[in-house]
Amino acid sequence: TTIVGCLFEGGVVIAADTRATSGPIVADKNCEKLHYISPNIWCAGAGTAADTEFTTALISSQLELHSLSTGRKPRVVTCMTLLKQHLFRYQGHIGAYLVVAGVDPTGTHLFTVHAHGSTDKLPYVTMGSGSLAAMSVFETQWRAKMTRDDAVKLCADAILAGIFNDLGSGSNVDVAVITADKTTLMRNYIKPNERSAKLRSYRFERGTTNVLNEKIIRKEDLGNFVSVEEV
Ligand SMILES: CCOc1ccc(-c2cc(C(=O)Nc3ccc(S(=O)(=O)NC(C)=O)cc3)c3ccccc3n2)cc1
Repeated sequence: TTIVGCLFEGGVVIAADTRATSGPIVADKNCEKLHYISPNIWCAGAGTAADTEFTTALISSQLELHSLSTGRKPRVVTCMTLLKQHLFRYQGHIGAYLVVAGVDPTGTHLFTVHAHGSTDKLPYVTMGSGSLAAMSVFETQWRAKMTRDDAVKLCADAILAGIFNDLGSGSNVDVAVITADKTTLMRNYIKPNERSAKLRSYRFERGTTNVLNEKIIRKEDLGNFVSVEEV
């Protein structure tokens, strides 16, 4: 997995690859790693898919209740704090590595939350097995006062670095852009690994393989076998 986040003038961008693995096997070629928390807060998740999904859904629910209780819009720092306290309580056994991003009345914020409960607040972040490839892009191309389009391009390039240099990452690039007035989710923003049409039709006509022998066993001939449930 490769997930990133980057602040820009007026908002924040998060992005992710879409490969889900089970050991060396690609289990899903187009999974979703950007999770809704609230209208103004989204979260990118790396680690165990069920843990990132359920942890973000749980904190999204808790944050909505908190917002209803306070009568105020949810804050990114509150989301981060709820996540870190939950993950710390489970001492790293919940495999969720999260990039938390959003805009609230106090401004635009970007955090990382690790499975053990440690957090960082930074202008750009990467996590997952492709985090080093992605960070190489940020360390060479990030600059202050970027525009929305600059930040989207930089995040997409960082995810592409993970897709093409980390075997744990692959397939497509998902992007979410969060500003004060709206969140734009761009699912499959870039699809760099689409399969081209097959050069030939590999459909084999019936009879291509000779049937060497055939044995037909009729149901009535099975009478002398007693099924297990009757024993
Ligand atoms: C006592 C434990 O101490 C720890 C300290 C630090 C980290 C840690 C982990 C990460 C990280 O993102 N690891 C990570 C790798 C693969 C996937 S994955 O989803 O691609 N694959 C699997 C199998 O989970 C997820 C997360 C990380 C990333 C960026 C910068 C710093 C980082 N630090 C982990 C444990």
